[in-house]
Amino acid sequence: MSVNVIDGRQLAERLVEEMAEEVKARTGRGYQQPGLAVVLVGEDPASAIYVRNKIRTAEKAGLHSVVTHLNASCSQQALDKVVTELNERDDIDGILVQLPLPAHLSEERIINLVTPEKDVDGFHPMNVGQLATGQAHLVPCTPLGCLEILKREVGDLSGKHAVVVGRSNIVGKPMASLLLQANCTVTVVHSKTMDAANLCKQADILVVAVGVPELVDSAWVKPGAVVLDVGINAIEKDGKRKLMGDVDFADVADICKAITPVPGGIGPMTIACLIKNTLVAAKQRGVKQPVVKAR
Ligand SMILES: Nc1nc2c(c(=O)[nH]1)N[C@@H](CN(C=O)c1ccc(C(=O)N[C@@H](CCC(=O)O)C(=O)O)cc1)CN2
Repeated sequence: MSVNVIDGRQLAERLVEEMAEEVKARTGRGYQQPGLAVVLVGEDPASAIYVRNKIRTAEKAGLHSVVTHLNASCSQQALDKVVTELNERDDIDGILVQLPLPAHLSEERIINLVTPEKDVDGFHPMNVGQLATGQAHLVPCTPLGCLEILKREVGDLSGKHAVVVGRSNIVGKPMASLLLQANCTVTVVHSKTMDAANLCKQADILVVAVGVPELVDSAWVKPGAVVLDVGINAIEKDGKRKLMGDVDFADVADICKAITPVPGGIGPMTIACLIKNTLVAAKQRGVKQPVVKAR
């Protein structure tokens, strides 16, 4: 089978260009330039890369952005204060706090503190509930990126058997909700599932998000399936940082219809969908530019 390697970077670039046009048109109609605020706590090198890429992409799309970088030892109170102030700022439409947070800080508390209208990560319980009940506005960026890819690769998802490997709040659970809403038959496989490989082998669409390098090989994949690899596992090889997915790409690529690589697959789409969510939030808020009166 000739394999189709899905180019997430190219797709993300195209999406960002389309959004840049939309931002330009909206500001031309008198709306405020959309604003994104990113909060980074500590010095985790991977988080620093993701935040830098988010800001760079926001700028490409014509958004204005604010980064708040707090020390790894900052107090919960200090982090709460930053988020509360961003909630109140009229020029900010989207807020995200980069995860994971240092262990002494509560992720749950911060997720609950970001005002749902500006929650461009889609992690607030109100947005999670809206997704579960089919009323979603702001959907977690990684599953949203996966859905964009599937719409392009598969088209109508109705009746397809989708298997999601992993049940995290960031990817697995919202991915399952989105696929269900797209009329797929959805199976969620996790660490306690019996005979996971056999269930995966029945999937037309296989989304893997567990953080275990190369867990899934060709014995888990139905020939002709579409495989989305969400795992980004950094390993040290010969003193160099190497990224590996949750799927054994070399083994699976030969038998599937299409597959996302790591890097260059789902990661860039996650960032493009963050910009998409910021635009959704800005449209919902609908803040106009101040009118400057002539004297
Ligand atoms: N507040 C959030 N925190 C985290 C999220 C999230 O959606 N919101 N998801 C992940 C990390 N993440 C986004 O923040 C993310 C991970 C990876 C990429 C990406 O583009 N990866 C590149 C490789 C980059 C590298 O060199 O490491 C790729 O796959 O090509 C984007 C976003 C956890 N935290």
